[in-house]
Amino acid sequence: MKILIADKLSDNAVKALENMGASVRLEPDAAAGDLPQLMNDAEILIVRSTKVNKAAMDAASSLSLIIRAGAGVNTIDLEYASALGIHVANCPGKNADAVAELTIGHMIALDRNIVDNSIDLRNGVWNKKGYSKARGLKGRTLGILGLGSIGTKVAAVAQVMGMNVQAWSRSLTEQKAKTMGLGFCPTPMDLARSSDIVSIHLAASNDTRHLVDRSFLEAMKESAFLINTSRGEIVDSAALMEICSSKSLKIALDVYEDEPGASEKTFPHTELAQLITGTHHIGASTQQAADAIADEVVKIVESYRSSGKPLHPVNARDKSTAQFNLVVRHFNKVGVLAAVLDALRNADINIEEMENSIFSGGEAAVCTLKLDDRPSDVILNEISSMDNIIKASLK
Ligand SMILES: NC(=O)C1=CN([C@@H]2O[C@H](COP(=O)(O)OP(=O)(O)OC[C@H]3O[C@@H](n4cnc5c(N)ncnc54)[C@H](O)[C@@H]3O)[C@@H](O)[C@H]2O)C=CC1
Ligand SMILES: O=C(O)C(=O)COP(=O)(O)O
Repeated sequence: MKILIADKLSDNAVKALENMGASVRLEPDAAAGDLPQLMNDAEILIVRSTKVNKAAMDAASSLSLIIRAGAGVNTIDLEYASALGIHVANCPGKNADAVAELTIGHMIALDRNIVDNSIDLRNGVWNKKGYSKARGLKGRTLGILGLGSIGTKVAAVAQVMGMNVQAWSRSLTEQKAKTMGLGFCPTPMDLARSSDIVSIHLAASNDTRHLVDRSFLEAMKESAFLINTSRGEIVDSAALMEICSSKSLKIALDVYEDEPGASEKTFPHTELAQLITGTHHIGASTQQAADAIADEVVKIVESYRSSGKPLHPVNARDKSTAQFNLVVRHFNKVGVLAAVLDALRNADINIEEMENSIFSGGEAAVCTLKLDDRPSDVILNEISSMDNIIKASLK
């Protein structure tokens, strides 16, 4: 098993993978453009934010699994991976505590002007009077966009801090929000209008790109806070910069549209940086999160090695469209299933999924095949009467 790790992963995870017998190549400083040269005969690629595009996959004929050592998979061309039959898996929820911690940190930093306080001190300025004007977070309304692993954790901490927490999330219902002690916003715009602080925790996709657009920003309360630790693409940063000239929003960002890769050294959006409190996409960068992610990566590789299916697949089809389940009970002999497949091929019936389980003792087995068309009684009889078949039936 050959593994390429094209980002920083903990030494313990590397050791655990090597102990499994894998040959591991470490390229912690690789950029997206380096991947085609590095792939060689790697079967598994492990990345953090390094982009995995068509060129990388085209250069890797042995590649069968890409593991995102993190949560967001918008950096991987999922459509192309699916078209080439390459599994993509991630580590859901494993860095959520770290991102929630940074989000709460940004919220407090905005409220108390911690960054400006500190800059003034470094410049020899003492301004106790000027900085003694925080509103405080207790009793304020926090609106969370996206109640996944991170959004849920941010909500829980904010509730403990005495904030009123409300949320919009695509599958959130009023009832579910009530059970969680949260206010329910039927639309993102409702949330924009009624929140003192908006915190974004959505996955990036075509649906969520620029979900926080000019009209959302215009709808936000005067002097509201906006915090984005999810993905830069969710906020229209051009609209954000414009709105800052007419409205006194306070903004904290960890992620940016077109942000530099981890190995790059220049931040191009300096104009935006003047208007915000910013961190360098470090939401997941705590030792606790790195350890939890590394453990999960090892589990994903183990699951893939032992069953051929990775834990946490993100590009498997949700549900097979095949409507016909053919159940074949048979004796556990060489060539039995090959004959069944031949019969189905001759009838022009496609098999979409197939699973064979052996009974204790190893004498008999049952194979379930999901088919895209109904086999006729003639074919069922033909299969049932084959050597070493006990019975074939449709379920
Ligand atoms: N700053 C950082 O270092 C980190 C950033 N992230 C970002 O935060 C995002 C959220 O992370 P988790 O909460 O762990 O993920 P999650 O998968 O638990 O939650 C994702 C949320 O996005 C929503 N969502 C997904 N697709 C959507 C769509 N098409 N339309 C509307 N809503 C949609 C889901 O309903 C859910 O509320 C990640 O996708 C990632 O981009 C995650 C970890 C670290
Ligand atoms: O897990 C995620 O989605 C992240 O954004 C974390 O990014 P990173 O692995 O720290 O480059």
